[in-house]
Amino acid sequence: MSLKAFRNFSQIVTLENAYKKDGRHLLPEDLSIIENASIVFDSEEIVWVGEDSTIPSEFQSVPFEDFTGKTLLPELVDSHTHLVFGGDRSSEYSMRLNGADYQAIANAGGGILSTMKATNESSADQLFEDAVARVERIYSYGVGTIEIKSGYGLNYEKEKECSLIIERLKDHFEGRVQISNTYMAAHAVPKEYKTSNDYINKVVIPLLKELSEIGVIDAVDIFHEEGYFDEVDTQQLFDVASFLNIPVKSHADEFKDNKGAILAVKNNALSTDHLLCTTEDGISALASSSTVATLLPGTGFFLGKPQADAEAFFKAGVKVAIASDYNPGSCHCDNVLLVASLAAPTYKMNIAQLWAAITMNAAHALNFKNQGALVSGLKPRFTIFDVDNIDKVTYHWGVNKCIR
Ligand SMILES: N=CN[C@@H](CCC(=O)O)C(=O)O
Repeated sequence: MSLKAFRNFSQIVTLENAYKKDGRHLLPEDLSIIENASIVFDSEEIVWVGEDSTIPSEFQSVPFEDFTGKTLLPELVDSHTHLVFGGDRSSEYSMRLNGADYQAIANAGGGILSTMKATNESSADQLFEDAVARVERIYSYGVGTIEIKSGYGLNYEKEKECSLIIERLKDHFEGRVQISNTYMAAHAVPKEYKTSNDYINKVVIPLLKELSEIGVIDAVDIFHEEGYFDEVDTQQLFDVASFLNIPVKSHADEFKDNKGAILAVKNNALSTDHLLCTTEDGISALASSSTVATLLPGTGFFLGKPQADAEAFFKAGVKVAIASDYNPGSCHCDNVLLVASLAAPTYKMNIAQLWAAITMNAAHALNFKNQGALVSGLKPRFTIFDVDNIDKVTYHWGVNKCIR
C-alpha cells in the first residue's frame, strides 16, 4: 500500500483518550490535541500521528501535502437521517408557530403520512437525484459517514424501492461517503391497516426478510411510540432482525417515557434515539450497556419541545451521540455540526463530549467500530477545517469551515 502524509497542521485533534475511555465520562483534555502535527496513512489505516518534529525517519520521504494553519479532526458522522423523501412540509413550520403541535398536524393530514403520499408520487430516479443532492450538501460540512433510513414508502413496493435507492446511493458515493442503510418501514402505520401489528406482519417483516436475502440492510429501526408502534410490535421486529443477524435501533421515549430505551438495551441495540422523556431507569440501563444514546436536539429546536436531560446521561456515563435527524417534518436541518454546537451549551457538554458525540460515538452507533479517533491502526477517515485551532470550528455558528 502506498503511504501518504499530511503535514504541519496547526492542530490534530486525535480523540485518542476519548477512544480509550469508550466515549464516556469525558474530560476536556480527552480531545488529545497535538500542536504542529502530521499524520501518515495508507488507504486502509493510519500509520503514524504526532508532532511533525518527531516524525520517524522512515516516513520523512513519504510524499506529503502541507496543511500549515489548518486543523485536522476525525470525520464527522451523522448517525440519524431520513433523507430519502418526496415533497416538502414547509407549511407545517408556520402551523407550529401559529400554535399546532406535531401530533395535531399529523392528525390533520400532515406529518409522516403526508410525506408518504408525496414519496409514493415521486419516481425512483427523482428520489435518488434529490437524495444525491442532500448527501452532497451534508458531505460539504465535513460529514464522511451518513446513516440513511427508509420509511416514507410505507407499502411493500415503495419501501423496497427506498431501501434500494439507499443502496444505489452507497454505490454512487463509494470511496467518498460511507453510507449505512437502515430499514425503517416501521415508521408509521398506513391508514389501510387496522392495527400496527397487522402492518408489521403483512409488510414490515416479509419485506425485511426479502431485503435481508439480497443483503442490503445494515440495521433495522422502529418508531416505538404511542400512536405508532408498541412494545409488542417492537419486540417482534427485533426478534426477526436478531434471527436474520441484523442489528437493531429504535426511536424511543420521544413523546413519553414508554421504557423504549430499556427495551432497546435488552435487545442489544446499536443505538436508541430521541430519548426526550427517558427517566432514571432508562438512563442507568443505557449507562451499563453498549447501546449508544443518540440525542437529536435539532428536533426539539424545530418543534419547540423540551430537550432530553443530557446532563443526566453524561453524569451516568452513557455513551452519547448527537445527530441531525434531517427529515422533511420534525427537523429540516441537515447540518449536524450546527445542531450539536447550538445544543452543547444547553446540554452542558464539555468540548470533548461535543466532538465525540458527532465523530466516534456516532460512528459506533452505526457499528463502525474502527474509526472515530486519529490513532494508528484505525481507518484514515478525517476532516480538515480551514482554521488554526479547534475552537474556531464552532465559534462562528453555522459558517462552514470545512475544506475536506
Ligand atoms: N420520529 C419519527 N421520525 C422522524 C420524524 C419524521 C417526520 O416527521 O417526517 C424523526 O426521527 O423525528
